[in-house]
Order: sequence, then C-alpha cells, then structure tokens
Amino acid sequence: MTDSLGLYGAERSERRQRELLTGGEIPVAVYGLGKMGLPLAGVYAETTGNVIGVDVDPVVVETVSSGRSHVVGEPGLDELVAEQVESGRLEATTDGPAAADRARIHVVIVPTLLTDDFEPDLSTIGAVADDVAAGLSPGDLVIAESTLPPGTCRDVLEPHLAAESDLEPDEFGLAFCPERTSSGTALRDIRGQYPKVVGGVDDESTRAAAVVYDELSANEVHPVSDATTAEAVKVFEGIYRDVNIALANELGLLADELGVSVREAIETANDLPMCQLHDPGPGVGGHCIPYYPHFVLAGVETPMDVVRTAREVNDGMPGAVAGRVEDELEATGRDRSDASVLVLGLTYRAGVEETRASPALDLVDELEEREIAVAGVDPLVDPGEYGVRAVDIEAIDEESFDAAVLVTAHEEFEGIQWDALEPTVVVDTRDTLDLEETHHRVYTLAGSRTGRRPNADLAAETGVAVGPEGPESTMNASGSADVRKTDGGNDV
Ligand SMILES: NC(=O)C1=CN([C@@H]2O[C@H](COP(=O)(O)OP(=O)(O)OC[C@H]3O[C@@H](n4cnc5c(N)ncnc54)[C@H](O)[C@@H]3O)[C@@H](O)[C@H]2O)C=CC1
Ligand SMILES: CC(=O)N[C@@H]1[C@@H](OP(=O)(O)OP(=O)(O)OC[C@H]2O[C@@H](n3ccc(=O)[nH]c3=O)[C@H](O)[C@@H]2O)O[C@H](C(=O)O)[C@@H](O)[C@@H]1O
Repeated sequence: MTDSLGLYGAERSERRQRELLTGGEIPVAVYGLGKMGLPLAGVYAETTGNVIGVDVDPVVVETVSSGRSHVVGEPGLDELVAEQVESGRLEATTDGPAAADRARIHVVIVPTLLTDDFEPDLSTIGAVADDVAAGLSPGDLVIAESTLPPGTCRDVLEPHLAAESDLEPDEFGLAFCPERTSSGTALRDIRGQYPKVVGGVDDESTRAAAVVYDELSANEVHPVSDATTAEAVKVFEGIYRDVNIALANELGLLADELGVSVREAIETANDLPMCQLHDPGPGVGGHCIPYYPHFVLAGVETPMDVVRTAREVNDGMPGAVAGRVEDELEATGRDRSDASVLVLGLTYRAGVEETRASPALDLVDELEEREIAVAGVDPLVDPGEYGVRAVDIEAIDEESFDAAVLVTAHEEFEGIQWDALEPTVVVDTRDTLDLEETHHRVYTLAGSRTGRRPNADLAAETGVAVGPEGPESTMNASGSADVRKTDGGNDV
C-alpha cells in the first residue's frame, strides 16, 4: 500500500500523478551533481520544482547552494542553476540519507568507473544505494541513470536496496533510464534531443519511470522490456562508438603506406548512408567510451573478440603517435634523447575538463619512455597536476621545441601564431591545423580531409611517401616510378 505521493503502485490516476509531479508535491533526490548530474538536477527542478541534489563533495554542494555551477562548457547551465536555486526549486546537500528520507523519486547519476583490473567499479553506486535505502519508502521510485553493466539493476541494485531498506522488492520501483548526452550539449540532450529509454525491473517500474520522463523530456519515451535491456542499450551505444573509432584508427594508420589521405577517403566513403566511418585520432578517452566495453568484457563467457580487439587498437594509438613523432624527429636529424616535445591539449576531448583515460596522458608516457623531454599546454587543466611541465599558452613562442603534437583541439589553440614559432615538427593528430604555408614540417595523422598525405611536405618535395619502413617511391604525375631516396627532405 503506498501513500498518495508514491508513483510506484500508485492508485491515483496517471493524470493526478503527473499533476503531483509537476506541481512540486513529489520531492526528487538526484545523487551526483557532476558534469551530467547537475544539468539533470536542473532540468528535474525546472520540471518538478522540488529537487534535492546530493553530492559527497562539499565544494560542489556549497557552489550549487549558492546558485552557481561548477560545471564548465555547458550553455545555459549557469542561468538554470541560478534561477532554480533562487526560486527554491533546487537545493543541494551532502546528506544523502536525509535527502532520501524526503524524496519519493531517487535519481542516481554518479560515476561508474573501472578497477585497475578493468572490472566495473560499482562501489560508488553501492554507496548511493545505501543512502537511498536509508530513506526508501513504499511506493518510491529509484531511477538509475549511471551507465551500468547489463544485469546490475536486477542482480545487484534491487537486492541491495531491498536488503538495506527492509522493504520487499515489490514495495518500490527501480528502472534504468540511461543518460544520452555529451558534455557541451547536456541541457539540450536532457530536455529531449533523443528518445528517452526506460526499462524497469518490473512493468510497474517501467510505467512509473515513463510518466516521469514523459514530463521531463520533449522527446518520446522509449520503454523496453526490462532494466537489463535498457542497460544493454546504453552500453551497446558506447561499444558501437569504440569499435567504429578503432576501425577509423586502423584505417588511418594505412595512410603512410598507401601514400594517400585516409581522412579524404573516409569522408568520401561516408557519402553512402550505409557507411559511417568515424574520425581517426590519437586514442579514445573520457570515462565513458573506453570504459563501457569492459562492462561487457568483464562479465560474460561469450567471446567478444571484436570488442576486445577494438579496445586494444584504441589503446595502442598513443604509442603509434609517439612512434611517428620519433620518426619525424629522426628525419630532421634530432636525436630523441635531447629532443623536447610540446603536447597541445591534455583533456580527452576539446572543451571538456575531463582527463580520465585521456590519450594525451598516455602519449606523454610513451614519449618519456623514449627519453624525450615533454611539456604540456591546456586551457582547462594544469599539466603540472599530471606530472607534465606546464607551458602557458601565451608563452609558447618563448622557447623552441623540436616538435609539437596537437592531441586535443581546444578552441583556444586557434589563436596560436605558428609563424612566430621557430621551425619545428608539428604532428597534427586531429587534422585541425592548416600549416601548409608555414616553415614547419607537418605530419597529419591519417592525412587531411583536403587530401594531403600524412607527410605532405616531404611527399610534395620528393614525390616520396614515407611509410612505416621509411621513404617509399610513389608514381609521379606521368605514372613512372619516382624512386629518388631522401634523408627526410634532402635528396641523397
Ligand atoms: N559525462 C558524460 O558525457 C556522460 C556520463 N554519463 C554517465 O553519468 C554518470 C556520471 O557521469 P559524470 O556526471 O560525467 O561524472 P562526474 O565525475 O562529472 O560527476 C560525478 C559526481 O558524483 C559525485 N559523487 C561521487 N560519489 C558520490 C556519492 N556516493 N554520492 C553522491 N555523489 C557522489 C562526485 O563528487 C561528482 O560531483 C556516469 O555513470 C556516466 O557513465 C552518461 C552520459 C554522458
Ligand atoms: C555513443 C556516443 O556517441 N556516446 C557519446 C560519448 O560522449 P563522450 O563525451 O565520451 O565523447 P566522444 O565524442 O564519444 O569521444 C570519446 C573519445 O573518442 C574520441 N573520438 C571520438 C569520435 C571519433 O570519431 N574519433 C575519436 O577519436 C574522442 O576524441 C574522445 O577521446 O559518451 C557519452 C556517455 O555515455 O558518456 C554519450 O552519452 C555520448 O552520446
């Protein structure tokens, strides 16, 4: 038997449930106020008017309680947090159990990371489940938005909540409703950029969660058979991306040997709607895409060779980039042991203040293993916090480097005056630099979208593409083999 505020097993009409929800009668607790949790709490507040955000970080709680956002790079979030806190529709606390006691809907969006053995780390989810259980009442609805290994709601979360709350599993609802959003477009996405998937541990949980997200999202709600299916949807979306990035990376490494721009070939192949090749890059970072495959790899008996190999290809990209930096240094006569390299961008992707699994940090390790002195520049994080000598973006031209590697194309790098820098090797892993008219020697990983081969400067001068085994002849315009050798720019 639930009281009138519980959505799970509610005896009131669905219309009345919606009125209670959007009228601020049903308190909502959101656990985790990070890059995704704070925007989510903001949208819940603008929809229901009665949200308690919970975070273990007192600085986060203090910031949000003062009406400010600590999350950068999210258009509209500062204003949303300010107006929702000012109007009393959103508050924040570090006291999870107290929030659980007040709330009737509990939304969990805390990190789901990996252990050192690449096993899913559900310790944070367990800690939040303890908080929720401390205040769980009959008729409550628990919504997991944190990405989870398929089967977690059914096999871990539901039993955990029941055991810790002394409620029977059929006294509360539990649904998995994955967060389909990316940093930089969080509010747009949460408000309804994509259909909202909901999958409950039972039909009533699915129904109740569908009511909530039908009010929260302007897009359709997509109910699926159960929570495990919903968990699989989210993880499969991430695996699709990781495998396709690995395919793009593997093809991208062919560019040197083929003497073509693979990026041009990819862009052209993607003319076909059935072909969606991704972008080659220096590796896959963030705490999502490189992690989600392990949510399946770690827990299943079924061989997952494609998924596993894709992870290996992507994890190998920082080493491949370091190898090309080494080749370029050697080709310009620099001994790597007294070479200095500047890494541009340490976060995992442009504009996002997140370094978990960042390929740039793996590249730094690879270069240092090659006895190359490395410095780093990033507008969002302090390289010094990652053991990298920091160079200020304004001071790049105050020292000369033997090479610069563009790993993360922050927009702040668009202002670099490359002509003012001493001639150097520039390795562009994102094809975002246009340095053709400069005095630098440019290597573009996988070539450029405009058709420039990776070593375009060299190939243009000598008609010789540089493959992994060193310079190789290419057919010249008349079709005859042009076999001149070079020591990296000068005919021998
Ligand atoms: N970042 C993204 O682009 C997306 C992330 N997700 C998923 O959302 C979840 C959260 O990701 P982010 O917001 O990026 O993480 P985040 O690292 O930016 O924020 C996590 C927040 O949770 C807080 N926290 C940690 N333990 C806690 C606890 N026991 N109780 C309350 N708060 C706690 C932290 O202090 C932090 O403020 C993850 O499961 C991720 O897979 C889903 C879609 C997109
Ligand atoms: C399937 C999918 O597109 N998932 C998105 C992804 O967003 P995320 O912020 O992790 O960034 P991302 O654009 O996937 O990039 C991840 C990493 O992969 C690299 N990357 C990405 C695309 C590409 O073609 N080539 C490439 O090298 C990026 O540089 C980055 O290092 O993960 C999010 C998540 O689930 O956390 C998800 O909500 C987003 O929709």
